[in-house]
Amino acid sequence: MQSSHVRKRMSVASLTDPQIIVPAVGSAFAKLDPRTLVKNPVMFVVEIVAALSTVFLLQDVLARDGQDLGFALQIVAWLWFTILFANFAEAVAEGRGKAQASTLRQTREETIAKLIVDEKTELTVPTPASKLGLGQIVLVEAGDLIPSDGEVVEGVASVNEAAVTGESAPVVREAGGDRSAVTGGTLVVSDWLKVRITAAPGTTFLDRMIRLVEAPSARRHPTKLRLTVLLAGLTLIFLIVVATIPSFASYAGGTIPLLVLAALFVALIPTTIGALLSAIGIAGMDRLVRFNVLAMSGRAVEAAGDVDTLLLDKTGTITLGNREAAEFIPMKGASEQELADAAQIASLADETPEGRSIVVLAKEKYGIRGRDIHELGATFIPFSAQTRMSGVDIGGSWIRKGAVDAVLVHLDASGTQGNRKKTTGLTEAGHEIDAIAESISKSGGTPLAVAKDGKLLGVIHLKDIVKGGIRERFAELRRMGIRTIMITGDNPMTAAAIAAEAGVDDFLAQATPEDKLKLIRAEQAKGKLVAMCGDGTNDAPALAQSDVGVAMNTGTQAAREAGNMVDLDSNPTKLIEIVEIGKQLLMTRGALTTFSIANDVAKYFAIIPAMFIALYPQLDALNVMGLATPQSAILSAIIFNALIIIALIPLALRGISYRPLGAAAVLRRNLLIYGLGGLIVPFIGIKLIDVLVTALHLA
Ligand SMILES: Nc1ncnc2c1ncn2[C@@H]1O[C@H](COP(=O)(O)OP(=O)(O)OP(=O)(O)O)[C@@H](O)[C@H]1O
Ligand SMILES: [K+]
Ligand SMILES: [Mg+2]
Repeated sequence: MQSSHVRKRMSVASLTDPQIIVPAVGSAFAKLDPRTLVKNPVMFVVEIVAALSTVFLLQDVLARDGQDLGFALQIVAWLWFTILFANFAEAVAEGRGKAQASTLRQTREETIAKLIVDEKTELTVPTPASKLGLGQIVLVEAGDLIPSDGEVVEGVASVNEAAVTGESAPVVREAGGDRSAVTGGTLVVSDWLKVRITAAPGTTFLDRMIRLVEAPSARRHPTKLRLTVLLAGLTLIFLIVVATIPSFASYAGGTIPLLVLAALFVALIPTTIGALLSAIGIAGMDRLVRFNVLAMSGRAVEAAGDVDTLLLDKTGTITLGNREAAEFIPMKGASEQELADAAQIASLADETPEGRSIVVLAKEKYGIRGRDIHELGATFIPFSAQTRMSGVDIGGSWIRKGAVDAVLVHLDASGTQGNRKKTTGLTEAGHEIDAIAESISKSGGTPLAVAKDGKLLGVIHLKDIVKGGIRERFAELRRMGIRTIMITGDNPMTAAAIAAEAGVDDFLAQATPEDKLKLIRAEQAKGKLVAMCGDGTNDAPALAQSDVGVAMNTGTQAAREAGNMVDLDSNPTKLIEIVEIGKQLLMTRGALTTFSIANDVAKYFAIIPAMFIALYPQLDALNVMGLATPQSAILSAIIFNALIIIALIPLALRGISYRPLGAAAVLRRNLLIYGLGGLIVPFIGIKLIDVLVTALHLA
């Protein structure tokens, strides 16, 4: 049952689904509220025109001078229909999200959490999830729903995250490292976790997800300035064009009713694209949701369509991320047992996956028992991405493990064996450890040097596996013109080996979080749009800085909050689909803009001659369409103008299928299909409506 809503995600919003259509009709009326409509300048202008026309009509009705108001009534009605159809398009686009939100809401039932009130005795008190405060620690056991978002502080458990991701295969969640974030509403299926609450009630991931799918238009950022300026400019130009018409008319000795001018104006401004713009954007975000990617803003989806550079972190993004200790390789003069023992003591309180795996390997292979860190009276030095080391101090004695160069520098600083920086160059021990590290790195493994009290003991070999099928996917990104760069805190040799295996274009090794940020800024300064995929807390600043920041759902809370997209499947190569959806959005918008403007040009030539025939009989030569009367010409044009919005809703929602053509080829193709189509379709459409309107004696 839990994954059912996700299957529903696969269905496409359709104009034949009454569950979407019926409520959409209602909200089309609700969206007439000028406070909402003002966000859409073109339609807002139409609303002003419609409102003024309604006032004129009412005045005429009150004057009761016996004139036939049937024509005026129809014009005013179609003006309002134009706005309603635009609102309807947006409401249909939002429709499926609304249905999804209500299913998600059912998932978010109130859970009773086991709040830990005493750390020592682990005494728990049943507490409603909505009463949990930031920083409180809860116990979650097999069969329990995780009450809120949080960070695992202790324990390892398998968690079914189907409620959020739709994937029912359980995933591992554990303290430390980059898989420590848990999501409220997901289910612990085995073992237990202690979770520190990181989200205030009402601000959890599920809450945000509900708000996101429910009201995407509220979150839609203004579309590209270029497009807004174009639409506003055209509206202004036609306002001037229409405003000058009365003077032409009076010059020829006639008058043109205000209502006709109003209809003409609305027929000429780019109402088609104005009406569908929002629906196109929402449909793009919605398409991402169907790919299990949550976009926090429409701007991010747009940017995705133009991405030039993709940065990925290595561990957990390109590789599986559960780097495990595979081997202890001692230096000359140290025993394997001695190395394993030191490595284990240094890792007893290391809650990262690497640290835990070292303790396990020492126990399994060398029979070294885990000791209690408290019994040893030791001070633990936790791992950080800056120091790239961790370790322990016991009395006057110390042990460090970490990136080889970091440990050597530490040894140098303590005036002992490493001596990489000493004028004499590398010592014998330095050479030996470099050789071991090199052989591990060349295989794509991560070497961790271990040193105790100023002496190098050896190297721990950490193994990590490149995610399957990633190579072909990066090749596809290259074909799309996107450069991939792997950035990692790991050493250059390991980085080179993994980069070659994964098939990325470039890599940056030994990168601190600041380096990642710098690289993004440098690319952006060159005018490039940068996407970044990451999962770690140390990726958070980079995720926030990038134009498209895709956080892996398996990642830390910090990463998930910093990015503007979250990939629920934690698959970095999904960027291909994200980019495709972005490009599709840009192309659909471009095509419908072309169509809309070409349409308006055609309407101009269709209506103007018909309108002026009475005043300038010589214009008859231009009246190629042979529309019945000036009145039927204007009525047909305004009806066509409204109906074309409805006719194009399916295309706006479905989008134009993306093909990896060059930008110039795409432009040529769009101009041909949508430009030419936009010129021809109104001639046929208006003529047909004119025939119908005349036959029915409507004008
Ligand atoms: N628990 C640990 N104790 C000591 N050293 C560690 C530990 N974990 C990682 N290291 C070392 O620190 C380096 C940097 O780690 P960091 O997490 O910044 O980058 P990474 O995980 O290698 O790469 P990425 O940025 O792709 O995740 C690692 O390459 C490794 O050499
Ligand atoms: K129009
Ligand atoms: Mg990392």
